[in-house]
Formats: sequence, structure tokens, C-alpha cells
Amino acid sequence: MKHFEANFDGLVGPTHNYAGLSVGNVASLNNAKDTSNPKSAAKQGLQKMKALHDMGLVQGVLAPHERPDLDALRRLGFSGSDTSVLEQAAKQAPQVLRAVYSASSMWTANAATVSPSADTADKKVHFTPANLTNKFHRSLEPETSGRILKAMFNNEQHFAHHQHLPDNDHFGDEGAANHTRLCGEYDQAGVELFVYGRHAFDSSKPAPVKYPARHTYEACEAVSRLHQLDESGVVYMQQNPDVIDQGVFHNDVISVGNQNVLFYHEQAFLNTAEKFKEIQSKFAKKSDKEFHFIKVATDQVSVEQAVKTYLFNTQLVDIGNGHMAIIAPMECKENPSVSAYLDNLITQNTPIKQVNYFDVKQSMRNGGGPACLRLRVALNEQELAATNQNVLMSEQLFSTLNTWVDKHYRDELSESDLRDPMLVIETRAALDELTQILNLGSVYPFQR
Ligand SMILES: N=C(N)NCCC[C@H](NC(=O)CCC(=O)O)C(=O)O
Repeated sequence: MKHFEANFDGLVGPTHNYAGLSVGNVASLNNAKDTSNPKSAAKQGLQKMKALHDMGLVQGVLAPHERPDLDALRRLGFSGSDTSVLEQAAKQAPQVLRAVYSASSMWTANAATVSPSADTADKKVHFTPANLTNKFHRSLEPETSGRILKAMFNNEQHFAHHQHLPDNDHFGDEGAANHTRLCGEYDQAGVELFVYGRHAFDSSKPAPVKYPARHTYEACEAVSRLHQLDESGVVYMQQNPDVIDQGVFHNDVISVGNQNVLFYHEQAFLNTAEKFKEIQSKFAKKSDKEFHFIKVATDQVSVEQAVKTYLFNTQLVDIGNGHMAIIAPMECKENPSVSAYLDNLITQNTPIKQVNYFDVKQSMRNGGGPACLRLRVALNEQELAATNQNVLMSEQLFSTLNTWVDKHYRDELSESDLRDPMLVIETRAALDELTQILNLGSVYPFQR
């Protein structure tokens, strides 16, 4: 049977803005309160999706969430009409208003953790939306992410959907940004690598001191239990707390893996040698393929450069014949030492043979590179056929979504625009139309 790794990219929502909401994420804080460009942000994302589709990959779209989240404001005591809720929040709690306006659902690497059917005991594809407890604006996402995923993978024979983990920092879960699946072929059982930042129930273990570790060991274990994974196909690894303190707020900012490749910075993990031995031996029991650990040393690229350019927030995609392309942000090309590194990498004896650069600057300025924008779902032919076909990229969908963006999105958004009640109305009109284009049903609070 044929098998694929499908990438579901977050469509940037109409309220994309720079609010400086993510302590520990350098770009988010550096660009706080700048004017954003929602229309061009959405188009940059669509261009990347279309390019991957044109490369012959299976590419899908994950719908944005409704923002502002007026229900959250009402839960916090603001009352009356929508306009009055916005006015009160703008006056009394402008920082809360900014948070409920965030278009952060675009970073779908944080939407969920996904285990393919080849790894799970019941042979279904399992989905657990991430609870994203560490940041208030992101903790508003799991319910709607779950509903959208159910509308995309709506077939009980093939897909199992779990509720997000309990909403507490002890089970802080950031989803696929900290989860990497290594395998021979996408439809063969593989090794799921869960990376965490701290142990919630054991304070004697190492943890960062400056910035938060968003994801816990206990959350990794819970997701692995829910997904019915066998111990022979799971490795838990701790992120180096020092790199979290240097702005590596998710593991996908410092390493990326695909099939038989793990591309990583030498400072990414704790107990690297021992853990790599475990990966190597578990992988060897699943696949005959040679495994490639591709290390980037600090004297080649520093952690600071990695955080600035997002060298590791790249996508490694299969381009056939055992070869892979690396999908990198333009910032990597613009940095002389990183681009020299990549030029050299593709000449080496590893599966990575090609580098393609994309302009996703609007998202990058909030700390979201190419890999943040996509959720990977390995599917076989039957599972792909059981997926909602309206969310899959095509010439037609690309053109429909570009027209939809032109019709509904503003060119610019700044902080004062968040008080404008028209933005609520515009966003709802856009999303109502989008649910029809993508055949999602009533997934948004305003539709229910
Ligand atoms: N690495 C991955 N997979 N995802 C990147 C997420 C970026 C996101 N930025 C923000 O939420 C900033 C929003 C603002 O400041 O307006 C975050 O920090 O959670």
C-alpha cells in the first residue's frame, strides 16, 4: 500500500498581530507591538503550502481559530454586547485583549501530537490536541483544535481522537513541536521521540532557570499511553535546560527529524550519547535502513544563530529515492555562515540533497518558522482517502483561498485596531465562509 507524510499547515488567521505574548521566545518579545500584515502573512503561508504540493507531497490546510476569543473575555468577567466586552477589556486589561486576539493557532506543530497507525496497538491514527498551558493565549486553543481535527479526520475506523491533557502546567503539552517520528518508511512501525523540558513531579531533576520549560516528561508519558505506543518504539529525551534559557522554547527550534535522519545541534539535549544509543538500537529493531545522526557543532553554528535563523525549524521532506529536501526560512539564506553550512550539508553523504528557501517572515517575527507552521500526519492510502478531501491542497484550493484572503483580510493591523468591533464581524464572516470551503461544519463558537 502507498504511504505518505502529509503536512497540514496552519492558515494564518485574519487577526495575525505582534503582541509580545511569549516569554522565552525571543522573536515574539523583540517584535512586540509592531504593525503586522495579516494578508501577506496568509499569502506567505499559502505559497509554502502550494510549493510543497507542487513538489509532489501531500499538503493540507488547518483552519485558523476564531479570534478575538470573546468567550474567554466573558469568562473573565467582561459583559454585555460584543462591542461593550471589547471596550471594557481594552480599557481595563489591554494585555488580556491582546492575548485573546492572537492568531497563534497558525503554528500547527503545537496543535496536537499525532501517532501513525503503524505505531499504535489498535492500528488507528491517534490525535491528542496540545493543552498549551504555559501561555494564556495558547491555552485557548485545544478545544477548537480538537474540533477541527475531528472534522478533518472524521472516520472512527481509522482515526482516534483524545481529549487534551488536564489543563495544568504539570501536564504542559506543546504537541508535535516536541515530538519526532523516526522510521524506515512512513507505514512501518517507527520510534517516536518525545522531548520534554522538565520533570513536573521531581524538582531534583535539571530545569531551566531563566525561561519556562513548557513541556513536561509526565505529559509525554501520558500521550504515549493514550496513543497505545509500545515501549520498543518510544524514547523520552530531555532538552538541555541551557538552550531553553537561550530562547529554544520548543525542541523544533534546535532539532528536526524525518525517517532515518535526526538533524540536531550538539547542545540540544541532555545525556545525548546514552539516549542516541537507545534511539539507534530501537530503530535497528524496526528498520534495516542506516540511521543518520547529523550533528551541527557550536563552532559551525552557535545556539544564538540557530535561534535567529531557525536553521532547525526546517522541514525535512521526502523527495524520493531515499533523498530529502530541507525546507528552510529565508533567514537561513540571508545569514552567510548558516547558508554556507546548508550549501555544504547537501553535498555530504546524508539523505539531505536539496535546500529550498521560503519567505515566512510574518510568522518568523513571532517565532514561527516553516516547521512551526505544519502538523505532520503519516497516512497510508486508505487513511488518506478517509481524510476530509476539502482540506487537501490543489490548484483549485490554492486559488480559492487566495481569493478568500483578498476578500476578507486587512493589509495591516496594529494595537489600536484590536478595539474595532468591525474586526470581529469581518473575522466571523471570513471563517463562516472558510468552514464551507473546507467542509468543516460548525467548528467555531460563533457557529454553535
Ligand atoms: N516552535 C513551534 N513549533 N511553534 C512556534 C510557536 C510560536 C508562538 N509565538 C507566539 O505565540 C507569539 C505571539 C505574539 O507574541 O503575538 C509561541 O511562542 O508559542
